[in-house]
Amino acid sequence: MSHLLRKPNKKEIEKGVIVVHEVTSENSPLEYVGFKVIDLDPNAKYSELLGNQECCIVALTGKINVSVGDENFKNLGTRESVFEKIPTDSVYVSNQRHFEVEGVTKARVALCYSPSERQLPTKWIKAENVGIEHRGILNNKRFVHNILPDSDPSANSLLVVEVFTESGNWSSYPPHKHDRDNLPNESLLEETYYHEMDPPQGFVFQRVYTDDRSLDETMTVENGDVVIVPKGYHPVGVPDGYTSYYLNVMAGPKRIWKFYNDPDHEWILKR
Ligand SMILES: O=C(O)C[C@@H](O)[C@H](O)C(=O)CO
Repeated sequence: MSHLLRKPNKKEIEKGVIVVHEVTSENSPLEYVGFKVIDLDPNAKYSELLGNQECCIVALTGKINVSVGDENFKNLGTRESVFEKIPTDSVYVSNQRHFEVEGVTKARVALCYSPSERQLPTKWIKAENVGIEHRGILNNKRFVHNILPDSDPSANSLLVVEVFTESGNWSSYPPHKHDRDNLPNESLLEETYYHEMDPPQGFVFQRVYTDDRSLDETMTVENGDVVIVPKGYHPVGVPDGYTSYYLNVMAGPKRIWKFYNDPDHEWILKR
């Protein structure tokens, strides 16, 4: 199995708190992006004191309460399934702050991390304020919920988006990369993908590859898997009959999403 593919690995760290994924600089090739998925039973609590990292807490499914210091955000979350295809609530938490997430219902929560030295205000990113963007033509159509895009100055280095790709379409396509600190042509952003499939027995193909093919991994990605993109192009293909969801976390030395398309495939944009 590719070293870039992570299957769910559930660990109950305390009653009702299950860590499903944990991607860190210690267990991955990533230096900027960290990522966790946790499942919470009703009334179960997960808490953390951040060091020099910021965190975006995404209520993937179910309802949660979030407290950050003496700020409390109640009943966050808008959906029982990501495939309701409606935006959800998130909370941005800056470095050196303590946060707690409590399950109101059974809930799945994504914790998205990146470096942060300059403490910023805690922010409830309300579902109704999440920008929706339709991209692509023909069989390259997908739509995006911009949870924490680079146009939002609320974070120091973190970028968070979620992407829906329907049956028979491709996304993160034409293949693009952002692995060089070379603005204005390209920015350097590491990336993680947290994937879900509808129906759940589905799969997508994701390729991660570099121009010189020193990295060239093509993965069969299933429901609940994580793909790590330290560098390179990273297209996703969705088989007929299935809908793909993924949550992207990106971070790097500069908080700008400037990607570079693979010249071999850029022609598809000109159809
Ligand atoms: O536009 C898409 O198809 C989604 C991708 O841009 C995805 O968010 C990504 O690869 C970001 O670099």
